[in-house]
Amino acid sequence: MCDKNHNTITDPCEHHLTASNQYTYGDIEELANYLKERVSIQPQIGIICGTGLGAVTELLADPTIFDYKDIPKFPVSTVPGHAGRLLFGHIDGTPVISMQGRFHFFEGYPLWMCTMPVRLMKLLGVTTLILSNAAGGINPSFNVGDIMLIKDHINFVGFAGHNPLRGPNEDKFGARFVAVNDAYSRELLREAKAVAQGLGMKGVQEGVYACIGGPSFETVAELKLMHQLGADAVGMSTVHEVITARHCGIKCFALSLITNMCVMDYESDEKPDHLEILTVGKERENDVKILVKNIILRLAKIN
Ligand SMILES: O=P(O)(O)O[C@@H]1C[C@H](O)[C@@H](CO)O1
Ligand SMILES: Nc1nc2[nH]cnc2c(=O)[nH]1
Repeated sequence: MCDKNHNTITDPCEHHLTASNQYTYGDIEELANYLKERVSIQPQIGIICGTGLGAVTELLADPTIFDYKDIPKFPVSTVPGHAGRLLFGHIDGTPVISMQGRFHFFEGYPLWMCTMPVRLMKLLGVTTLILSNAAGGINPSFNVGDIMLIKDHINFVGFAGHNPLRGPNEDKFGARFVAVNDAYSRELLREAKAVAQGLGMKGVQEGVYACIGGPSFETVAELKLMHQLGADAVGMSTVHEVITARHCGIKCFALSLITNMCVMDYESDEKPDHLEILTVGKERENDVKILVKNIILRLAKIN
């Protein structure tokens, strides 16, 4: 920790620099202009694809694709199952931007860096964000392969003092304090449920997503605690993106693919495993794709 007694804004030290957001509004505006000069699509909907769920990007007709490594000041994806590409295109006529790969706290990125693309989406015109993730099932009535529509979250990373909005507030994006009791749009959740029902999709659940920092998975005691607190599934992402989106007024809908059931029994020899998580993602990505496509179709009809 920094023990220097100083003004962190006018005289920042290395420690405080990583604690506070280093992307100014102007930096993100520059980034937005860089992309606008290269692609004419003005996206209304943003999509962030979770681990192994990048196939949703196949929905984009004739996409313009940027590798993260080629975009100035953009972080790069380091997790298998996250391709590291930004795509612009249309899904049934709706202009969309999609991240095929997100940034996680456990990769070493500060949360303000993990969530910078959400602010970029805002400046590009996005009003609705659709997020997906791979998660472990805590609710004993869930099964591997279920899709959980997220109605709320428990932010364990936030409980530990890490928040993407920490540091001086960027007023041009939103107010200092942000309400998150309605973080997941009730309207979008209702529409998503109606879509899933209309498609006759099996194994669609609704629940509370708990976010930990990772990369270690959970102990049995931690999982029992989360269960008692009302968590239905646990993962390592999404929540900080949603907080950043709500701060700048973007509506959010999120879903978890239950890629494994959490091991809540000391006698069990099972363990969560990233490769298995990727396999379940592959098996169910088509259903996630169909669900997302139909939600976007429905939104286009009602908006
Ligand atoms: O990006 P998501 O939240 O889908 O990634 C989850 C959490 C870990 O990164 C990884 C564990 O396998 O999947
Ligand atoms: N934290 C966490 N993240 C996951 N992502 C996919 N499965 C899991 C899990 O069991 N725990």
